[in-house]
Amino acid sequence: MDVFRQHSDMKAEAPYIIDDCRVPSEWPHSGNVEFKNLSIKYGTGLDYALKNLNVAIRPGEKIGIVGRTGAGKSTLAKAIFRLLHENIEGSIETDGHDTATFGVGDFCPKLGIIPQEATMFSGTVRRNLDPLQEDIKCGINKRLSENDSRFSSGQQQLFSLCHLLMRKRKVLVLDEATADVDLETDRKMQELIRSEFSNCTVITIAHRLDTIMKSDRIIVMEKGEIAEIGPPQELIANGGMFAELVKADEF
Ligand SMILES: Nc1ncnc2c1ncn2[C@@H]1O[C@H](COP(=O)(O)OP(=O)(O)OP(=O)(O)O)[C@@H](O)[C@H]1O
Repeated sequence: MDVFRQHSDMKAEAPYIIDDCRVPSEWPHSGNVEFKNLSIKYGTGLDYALKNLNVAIRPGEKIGIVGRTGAGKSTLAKAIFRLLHENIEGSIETDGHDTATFGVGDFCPKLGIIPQEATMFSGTVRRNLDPLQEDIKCGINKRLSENDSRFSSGQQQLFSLCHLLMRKRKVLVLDEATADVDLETDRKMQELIRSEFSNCTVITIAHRLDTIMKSDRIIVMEKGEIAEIGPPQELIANGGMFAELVKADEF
């Protein structure tokens, strides 16, 4: 069972496959991601976790997302993969297709993610690098036991990066993907991501500002809304929230 089917079997999941709306084989071809009037609640009667987001991310753009705890950063990542699909208004269009029209089992494997908590499957290292059995020639068959305690969470995040490197996707979401590695490893991972995914759209949710300082644009989230958006140096020069975050981080 792959990771997307595991999610789709959870209660009230989005359809896994929609027979009359299958994902085109070359999708996504450019990596344009557009949030249009996107608002999300976790339940009827709750406050909006995201409020009326409107932003077009260009093909190949590197976007850093920052904000205080509860600002809506992870909700945005979940929305891209439609792990939330109820109480949603507006849409997310990737290369011209509203992803809500596709089954999650169809479109999620076409995007790449390093989640906050990377998962190791039982079996082999090879299975962890190629869970969808796309016949990647990694040549590693070392056996792992369930939740293998020999791998730290940082090492599991490195596995996720290797997995992405071996099956490149046009759109990647890194949700605090380097949170559990040291600063030096984080820098190396960011360099690798910039060089290996230079033609891919990369949306990075960061808990360290250092991780996203070389992004093309930064989105600062606050209470579910976009408070600021622009190149990092421009935001610093403007002296707003991002500048305050950088100052507090003692850059
Ligand atoms: N499962 C949930 N049920 C109800 N509300 C939730 C749930 N998950 C998040 N929220 C709420 O949605 C809002 C946005 O949360 P989200 O986790 O997206 O923020 P975040 O910026 O990623 O925070 P953090 O940096 O702490 O991970 C918050 O008000 C949060 O309390």
